[in-house]
Amino acid sequence: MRKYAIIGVGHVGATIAYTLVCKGIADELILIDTNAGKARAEQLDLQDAQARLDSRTIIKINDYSELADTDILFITSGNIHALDHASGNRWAEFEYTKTIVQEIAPKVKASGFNGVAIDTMNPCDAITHYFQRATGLSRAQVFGTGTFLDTARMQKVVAEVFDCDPKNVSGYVYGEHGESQFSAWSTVQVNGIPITDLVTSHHLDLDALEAEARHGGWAVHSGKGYTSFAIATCAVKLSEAVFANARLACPVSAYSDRFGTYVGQPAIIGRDGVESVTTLALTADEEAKFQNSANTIIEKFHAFDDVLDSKTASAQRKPA
Ligand SMILES: NC(=O)c1ccc[n+]([C@@H]2O[C@H](COP(=O)([O-])OP(=O)(O)OC[C@H]3O[C@@H](n4cnc5c(N)ncnc54)[C@H](O)[C@@H]3O)[C@@H](O)[C@H]2O)c1
Repeated sequence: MRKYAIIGVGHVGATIAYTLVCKGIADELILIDTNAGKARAEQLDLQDAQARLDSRTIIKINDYSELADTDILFITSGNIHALDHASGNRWAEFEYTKTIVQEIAPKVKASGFNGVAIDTMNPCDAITHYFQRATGLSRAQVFGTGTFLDTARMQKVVAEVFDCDPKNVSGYVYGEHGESQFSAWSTVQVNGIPITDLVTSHHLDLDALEAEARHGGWAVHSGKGYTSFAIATCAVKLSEAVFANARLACPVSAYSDRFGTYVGQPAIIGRDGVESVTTLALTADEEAKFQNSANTIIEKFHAFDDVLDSKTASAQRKPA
């Protein structure tokens, strides 16, 4: 039995729910939202689809006790309107999302949940870290979508230049799911060829491509007021990697012993969540950007002192 739960069925959570049901990969799905009417409406809408699908998903709502034997939990609550005038600053939502973690983490803990939790809530790296600490779940069990989505955006903009499928572009965006992220071009290949070997022949402006990938979320947000399809696809793919024990190599927001924070980096995703993080040989410039991005997360996180107890705060002020 494959049992999923989603806390927060707004644009992202509802799209994840729809994707799970249409793909027929959830035998049971629990939808939780403080807006009970919204949770009920999404339940009804998804139930109405069942007669036309080849699979069956049992859908329940607003019962934290159901998390006790849930395999995968998506954390997708939030207040997307907080980003309406945020000019690229995902930290503008932290004021709301940290409070949500304070509300939901004790309930998740009390439920006995012991599966894998995948966070999309922004600011993604800080919220993933905060949720992991607040629930006491292991760092392997809790990870964020992080730069998995930013990497997909990088693959898209590069693929457009080369007129190929984005899946023909490999490599990683590292760092914060936010403005300090960067495309690690030394890891990127197009049709198996290092992109750095193609700069001259194809007149590539790597800085411009990186900026376009970084701005991708805001390009969508400015048009429809939220983003949903790509993030839901990323989140569901990660959950499938867990169920299949795929040991999928992909960038997620995973805990870094080196930096003392969750941060976007390549990892291996399997049955228990993050099996390991992968250390690639980056250039000196990329290493500096990675350090800078991790520092950015830590510094901004610490600006909200109320989310840290004093012991954790002092330990975290000295990143390894
Ligand atoms: N990491 C990424 O790449 C990425 C991409 C898109 C969105 N996001 C983030 O995902 C989150 C969700 O985005 P959205 O567009 O669906 O937001 P939304 O505002 O449409 O929906 C949020 C939902 O959470 C519910 N909610 C609020 N507090 C809750 C609580 N305490 N318990 C349960 N439910 C609660 C709300 O009622 C609402 O239905 C946001 O933080 C957003 O910034 C991240």
